Amino acid sequence: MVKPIVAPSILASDFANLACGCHKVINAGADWLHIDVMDGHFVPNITLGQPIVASLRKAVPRVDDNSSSAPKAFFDCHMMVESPEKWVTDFVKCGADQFTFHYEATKDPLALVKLIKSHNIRAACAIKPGTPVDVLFELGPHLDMALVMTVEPGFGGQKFMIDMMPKVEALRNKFPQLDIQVDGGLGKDTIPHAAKAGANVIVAGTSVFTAENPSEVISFMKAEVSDNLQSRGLLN
Ligand SMILES: O=C(CO)[C@H](O)[C@H](O)COP(=O)(O)O
Repeated sequence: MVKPIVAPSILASDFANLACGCHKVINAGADWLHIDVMDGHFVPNITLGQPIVASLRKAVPRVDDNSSSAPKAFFDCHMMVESPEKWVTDFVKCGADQFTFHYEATKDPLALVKLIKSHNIRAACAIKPGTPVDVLFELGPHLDMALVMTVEPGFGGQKFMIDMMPKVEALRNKFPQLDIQVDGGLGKDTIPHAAKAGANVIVAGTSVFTAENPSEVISFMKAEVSDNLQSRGLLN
């Protein structure tokens, strides 16, 4: 069953106080942490890699880890890298719960989905704004999530591209039970468009990490998604 999920992008956090910032947004109601991995090749920016994810995993345990009382979260790793197949094993080891690769970065998306799932984590595929949505139609039944980028990948704090919404709508109509994520420029002002189109997994960096009251922003976004899923008969 699809449900509303808010995934703050740690790209907008203060990296010197990463664990603290993550605990704050989890306590404010975030379900996932969205971890933007950029290699300076697939996108024109470099962010973070396995050592940071492994350290963060110690401070933020898995949701099913009952040995710790620390705030827990699902690690949603968005791999904006060339040759994503090279990094699956390393990211599984450092604590990824989901590995999202870019359709544009691999020659064999289905083989990559199978490789990711063979490690018992979730597999997702992202498309850049210039990539047509139909490339995901064949792959859809094999995916745990599809990500429609609503900015050109590479940097946080960009303007939401409303013209990506028909892609979201097409995916929701074709795959009613698939997690559909949107990423880039999401906040209280843009969430109505994404929710109306049928997105249920909302990545929000700037709008959550810089909010005075992150809990209010997260609740607002979840309510918008929830209302739309309900109107589609997808939420019980
Ligand atoms: O993938 C990304 C950039 O490539 C970021 O996750 C995205 O831009 C979110 O940041 P913001 O909410 O600040 O726009």
